[in-house]
Amino acid sequence: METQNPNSTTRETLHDEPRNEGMALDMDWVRAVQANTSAIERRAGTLPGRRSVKKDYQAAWLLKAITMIDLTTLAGDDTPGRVRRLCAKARQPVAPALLDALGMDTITVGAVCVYHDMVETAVNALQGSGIPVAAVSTGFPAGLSPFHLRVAEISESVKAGAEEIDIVISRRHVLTGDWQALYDEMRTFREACGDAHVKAILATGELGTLRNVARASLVCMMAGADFIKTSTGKEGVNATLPVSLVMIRAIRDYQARTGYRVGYKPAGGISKAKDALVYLSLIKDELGDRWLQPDLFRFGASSLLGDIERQLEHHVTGAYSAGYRHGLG
Ligand SMILES: O=C[C@H](O)COP(=O)(O)O
Repeated sequence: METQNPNSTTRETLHDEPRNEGMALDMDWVRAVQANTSAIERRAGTLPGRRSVKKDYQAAWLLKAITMIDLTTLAGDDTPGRVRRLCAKARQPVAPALLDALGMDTITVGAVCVYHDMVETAVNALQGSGIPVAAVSTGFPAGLSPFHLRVAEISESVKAGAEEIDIVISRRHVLTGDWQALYDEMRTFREACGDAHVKAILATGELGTLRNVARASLVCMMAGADFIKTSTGKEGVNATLPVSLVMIRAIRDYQARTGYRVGYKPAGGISKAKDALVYLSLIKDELGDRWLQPDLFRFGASSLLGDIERQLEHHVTGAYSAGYRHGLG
């Protein structure tokens, strides 16, 4: 029997119609978007040392982080065997004895993220677990294949069982300021996804400026992205705190203006448990607890889970207290 998917999204952020229905794409709104670079750098600089996620609750927060990982393998040498092992890990990300010591019964990751070729393998391996498969798409990572093929790739992945599609945007639309083209592209991708959730990968390391990041975030949200995601993991610079702050504030502003909640996925180079805690504390501060759920926040990461497991073992063997059970509400 299929179990209820604990990570399933409510689809409250998805809309069949463009969110600016009845209006032309509001260029003034897009152009008005600024990013105060020095303020963002200053604020981002204060984050790593902050303690808003308190030490006593770190294990609970790390367990929570696991539920929001898109456990990822995106390598040219991926094989069905590797993907099946990854899916086994997704079903049981923490050893039962360790989980028991932490006072938890079951836990799974947010999703498994693979290339199209591995979607079917992952869907089969995850059957009955309720864990969705996310497929990277649209010519990932560069997004430079012919447009009709990028759109067709989405449909193929949905047909193969992917419930989430991570598309890459055309960076050139941002770099040339062609916001209408970016909007149209995103709308087409959104439509091709059908009922699947769509995450828009901005590839922020290739967008030049934080202002471009803010504007691209806004345009993708207006065109129906369920999530905005920083990076493919393949750019020279992937998820960073300044970029995250810009994107998170764009999400916050967008919700204030429209009422729509859009999710956030930092991805690429997040491999340490302590970095995950910084991201969670940033989300809590800037967007509030509602965003600390798998339907509105994910880490895109291939090796973060390993470090979290090590830290949890350390907590249990070194400093376990019943307090770790708290803070998961
Ligand atoms: O979307 C996920 C990223 O590709 C993962 O990047 P990573 O291997 O640096 O964790």
